[in-house]
Amino acid sequence: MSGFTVKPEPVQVPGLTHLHTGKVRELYATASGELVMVATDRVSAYDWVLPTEIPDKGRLLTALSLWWFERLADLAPSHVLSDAPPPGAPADWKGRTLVCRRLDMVPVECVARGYLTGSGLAEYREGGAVCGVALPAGLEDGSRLDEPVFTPATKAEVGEHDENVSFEAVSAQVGAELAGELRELTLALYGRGREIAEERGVLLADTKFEFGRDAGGRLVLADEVLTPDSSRFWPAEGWAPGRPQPSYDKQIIRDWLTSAESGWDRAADTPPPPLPDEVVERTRAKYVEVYERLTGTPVPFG
Ligand SMILES: CCOC(=O)Cn1cc(-c2ncnc(N)c2C#N)cn1
Repeated sequence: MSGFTVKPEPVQVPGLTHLHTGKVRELYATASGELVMVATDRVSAYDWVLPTEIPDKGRLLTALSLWWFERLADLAPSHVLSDAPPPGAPADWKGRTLVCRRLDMVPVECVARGYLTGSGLAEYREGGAVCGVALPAGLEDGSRLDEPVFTPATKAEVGEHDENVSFEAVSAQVGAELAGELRELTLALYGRGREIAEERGVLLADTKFEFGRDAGGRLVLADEVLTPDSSRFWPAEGWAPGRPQPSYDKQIIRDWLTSAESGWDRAADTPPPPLPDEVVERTRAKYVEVYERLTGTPVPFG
């Protein structure tokens, strides 16, 4: 089992209909049919949503996503209509709420990988390929790929892993033309993100985009983009293929959870314990650090 230690009770807001509780976000609908995506301060690790929140995580990742949407706009329009919480929303939704166009979502997790790690590495070790794309022999954990690879996945339920699928399977599911568009756009968006991140000393190992189609059938960038929840960001100075790379935002939590101090046994499939204040504070500082290093600006709130 994994997922939530305690399933959160969503905030009810007059005029909004609660649609979905994700691991770290809540989705609502307005009476006029727009979507309201609220990023919480929840954090997940090892497929568990932890019982301890990271203060300001929701606002930091929302601000970062908006920053990226602006820098990707020439490649793909986004679903964002406004960052102003709807009337009647709780005051603490400010800065972590996006009002979005409702799209006809494409049921594919569009992942691009520029480095080999995680499920991609596991698949490569099994058969020398990822999502049916053969890779050179001798690659290690953290190896940079000669060319970024489109490695789509099907969306899993909370607590489950997305399942990597081949381009052919995506083509069979959504049609060859759209599959080709998804691959081309995903790789272009990844290339842009990687280029901007590397200028700032941050490696974008991989990322996941979600797309929908608007009433005119145009592909629109949805969900969040290029945040530490949808991507793996590594500090360039710490990169060394052949071992797990230090994750910008999750490493502190992972290291504590797997330390004797936590008393948690990941293999026992029991919920992880609350995080110590020091781990929370250091993790918050990492989210601030990745925001400020990528955007070059101080966090947009006190
Ligand atoms: C609670 C977090 O989970 C999600 O937001 C996943 N999800 C997104 C949609 C969606 N549906 C129509 N239009 C959109 N613009 C979007 C977006 N983004 C549905 N689920």
